[in-house]
Amino acid sequence: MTHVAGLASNRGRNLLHIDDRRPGGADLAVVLSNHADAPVLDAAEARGIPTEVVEVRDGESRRDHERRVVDALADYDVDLVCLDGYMRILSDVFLDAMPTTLNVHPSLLPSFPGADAHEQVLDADVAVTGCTVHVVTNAVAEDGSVREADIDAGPIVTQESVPVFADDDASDLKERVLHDAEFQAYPRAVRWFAEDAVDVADEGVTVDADESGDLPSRYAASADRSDVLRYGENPHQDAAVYRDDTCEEASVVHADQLNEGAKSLSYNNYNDADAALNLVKEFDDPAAAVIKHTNPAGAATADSLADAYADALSTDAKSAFGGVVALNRECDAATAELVTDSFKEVIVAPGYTDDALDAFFEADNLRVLDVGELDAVTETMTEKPLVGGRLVQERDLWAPTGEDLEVVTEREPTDEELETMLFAWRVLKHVKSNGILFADGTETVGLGVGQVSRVDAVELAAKKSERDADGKDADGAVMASDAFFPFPDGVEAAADAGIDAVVQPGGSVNDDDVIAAADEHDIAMVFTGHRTFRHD
Ligand SMILES: NCC(=O)N[C@@H]1O[C@H](COP(=O)([O-])[O-])[C@@H](O)[C@H]1O
Repeated sequence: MTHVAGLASNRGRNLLHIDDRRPGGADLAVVLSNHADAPVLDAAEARGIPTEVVEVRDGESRRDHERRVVDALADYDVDLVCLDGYMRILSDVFLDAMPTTLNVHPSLLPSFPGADAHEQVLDADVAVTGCTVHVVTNAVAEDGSVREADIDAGPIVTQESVPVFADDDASDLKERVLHDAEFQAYPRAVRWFAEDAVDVADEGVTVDADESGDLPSRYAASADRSDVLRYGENPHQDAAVYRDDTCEEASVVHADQLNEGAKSLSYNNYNDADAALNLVKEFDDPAAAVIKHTNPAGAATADSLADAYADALSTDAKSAFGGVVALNRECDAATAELVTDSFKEVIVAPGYTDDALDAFFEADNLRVLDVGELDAVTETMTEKPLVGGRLVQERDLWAPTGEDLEVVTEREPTDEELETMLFAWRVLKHVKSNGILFADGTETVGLGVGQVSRVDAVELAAKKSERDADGKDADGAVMASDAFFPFPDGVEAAADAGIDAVVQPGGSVNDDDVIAAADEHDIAMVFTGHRTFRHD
């Protein structure tokens, strides 16, 4: 356990934050101030943290004062000293007697050392500032005079940046730097010391496990607001869309909205259009998807884009009402005519013929997005913000080829069924779990999305195939499941619906029973060995 002595002249909010976070298990052994009325003392006492006050006496030299500070701390078990707005330049007397002493300075050193850092930042008109946690080194000459060049000049442990906005004043900067930079950097530095991950030498500070890469030990993100949205998921929520201009992949965030007079995209439009575009990027053949609430109402590939759209729509035209359409080819007039036949909110495609645009511009409230060429997928990571942090993972870019499919039943799938399985899996990747998809040829027949029970998802897909699909049904179709069947009931329900073949990851302790159920119904089943959950 690392025990910290915190020294502050005023509020000591970083020290209190470190006490809240206990980085690496570190705790505050004592808080010391050079001012008897410093608010940090009351705050520390209220938390049961011992306090000490060592005010500077009239005429007292810097080194004599420090000797008394060292004495006041002598009875505490201290491994690390953290300064927080401790407005005293320290000399060798303090620093040689104490363990490593850290300071947090409100600028990106070596720029803007000393007092009034925020004013210096504003005077210099820089666009980024931040904080620096550094090791404190002696800035006092033998004769007691301060060596200005040595103030805030010790080895840097870590830094954190924040933007400077045009209308900022010094107090805006102080608050932003404190909350967004210091509250991140200071606990990090203390944690590194608590975990014995830091090596402090004259040449500088080295930190173990301070790694770069796809999952770096420090996560930094930057984005520019590209639009303030009318509202968020619901009208009482404010919202904006931020743009990552380093992204090279076709995206709805960077898309051109071609009918400029039309309403701009809403939060939900962006979310659904992103889901729709990601789905059609799966396919080389002409592909169409209709998305509602980020789930496909239907998807298909075909020899022509118009056929693909018609096949996607006929899966569940009722649910597709007011949906978002994505295409993976330049949209032609035949496809545009079909799309404008029923109300859709957004169409996303890598370009449009003039005739197609003429048709779309006449449609009420349809937003037309041109995402440009659908080149390679370059964004390999994806993330989900959580309250208090974020989850980061590799994007699910895996899809099976024929060789990945392991036949586990007595009946082998036909070539047509195998082709359907490969199609179905690529659509299923974009379905919320528990996800079940019925497909025939290269078109969806029915989907069971976002169910908390897998067998319910099967029953929903069966019901949708029977009730909502137009000109197709589950009879003789293929079922794809995004995770293994824990029990045979899902396969039983699929057999009742008329399913002839199943693709699923496999891997359940009950696989033998599930395979036996498939054999009993002469269903051909294959395992992919991979799962394709999508939970949000
Ligand atoms: N050179 C050290 C320095 O400038 N530290 C700054 O003082 C603040 C605490 O002061 P406060 O307790 O008065 O808010 C800290 O947040 C840090 O930015």
